[in-house]
Amino acid sequence: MARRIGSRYTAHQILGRGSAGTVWLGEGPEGPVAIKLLREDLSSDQELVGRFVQERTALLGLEHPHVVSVRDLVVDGNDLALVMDLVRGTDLRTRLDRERRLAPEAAVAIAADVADGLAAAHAAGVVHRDVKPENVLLDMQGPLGPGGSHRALLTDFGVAKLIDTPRRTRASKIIGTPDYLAPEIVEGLPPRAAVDIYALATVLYELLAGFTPFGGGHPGAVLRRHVTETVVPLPGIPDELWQLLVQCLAKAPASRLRASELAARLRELLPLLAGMPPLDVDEPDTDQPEETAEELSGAAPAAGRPVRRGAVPLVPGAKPSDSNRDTHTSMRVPAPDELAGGAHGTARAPRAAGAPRPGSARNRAVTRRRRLTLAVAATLVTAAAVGTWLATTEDTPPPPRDQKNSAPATP
Ligand SMILES: Nc1ncnc2c1ncn2[C@@H]1O[C@H](COP(=O)(O)OP(=O)(O)OP(=O)(O)O)[C@@H](O)[C@H]1O
Repeated sequence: MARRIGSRYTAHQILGRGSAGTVWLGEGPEGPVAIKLLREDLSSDQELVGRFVQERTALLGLEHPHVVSVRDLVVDGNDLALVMDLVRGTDLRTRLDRERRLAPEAAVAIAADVADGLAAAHAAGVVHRDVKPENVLLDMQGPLGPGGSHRALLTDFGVAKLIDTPRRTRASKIIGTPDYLAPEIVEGLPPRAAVDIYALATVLYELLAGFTPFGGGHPGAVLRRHVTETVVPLPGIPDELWQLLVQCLAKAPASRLRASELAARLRELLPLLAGMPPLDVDEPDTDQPEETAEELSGAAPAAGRPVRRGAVPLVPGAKPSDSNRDTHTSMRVPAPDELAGGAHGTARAPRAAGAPRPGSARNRAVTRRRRLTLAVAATLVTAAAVGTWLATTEDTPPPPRDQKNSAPATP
């Protein structure tokens, strides 16, 4: 059923749902558009309203073939809507869920497109801060690129920030998606362009492997791995590509490539990767029951339900039917001692397909130590996630310790 959005747009048909609203195929004065409509029951949520406005602001004047442009922001009664370029296709998460992992040529072509989009955003002074497969759209109506890949466009600048925003203090809260968070964010440093490079390298690793390098288990454990662990090589990956990934997953932001350089280096690799099949990598041993959020919170995971590991809902009380894919989190920056994971890594080590699983019998002392660390992280994360769902407080001094988890969010 058609629905008017403001005086200029009509929404015709639902394209998809996110945790904060619905994206419609619509029509405007200049032709077809995508209209992202904030859920009515959330229109009084200042944080989410702020995200919509932020997305419009961040993208003002940014036109690029690899960025989804925002055309308009409509406020009409209870309706708040972002009008965007329509991308006829799907998002990268959906493709990855379907194919599990991509051929290196297609993965690298997609990553190069996103790097180009990031280069434009960074040149405009904007850091995206939430690069992940959900926020990459694939244009399936345009011509095919290398490896049969569709043009990729970066979207959802809802938590983007101006790079040069003055900051008086270190960040006291984290916003983003645990699997893709750069170590400097976990350590409380202000997000610069290099955080997007780290996130994009994580996405590329995921496209190649089928899983992220530091994901798995409770969000607190994921954050700690970003800071303390090194990425484990993927069997069969060409060395040139691996070196590029390692450089962009460097713990030190200054060691990572800039977006334009990354795009160029990725494109240089395409001929080398032409025709190469997806890597033959088995999902690493995920037998880490002591690390799951469900166990730490005492709740059993629903049988058969695929859980995006490390995910917590963005919108308090969001039902799975709203979106089972929301993966943002917001929590207090852990203190350095809370991040110390000990000498025993928990990063999931990929194995060549068919290789025997590493010994799953664990040293009990190590397990006990990890349980303790994770219990601390779980307490912090649960308390923080309940109190603050969408907060960035780079510009405000951290509140006293006993108020941190209930501090109002600052846009
Ligand atoms: N510009 C667009 N053109 C076409 N489809 C779009 C566009 N933007 C979003 N979509 C589709 O709408 C769906 C919902 O998008 P939305 O950005 O609201 O949610 P999300 O990013 O999946 O989740 P969240 O908002 O919780 O992070 C996505 O599956 C996406 O494929």
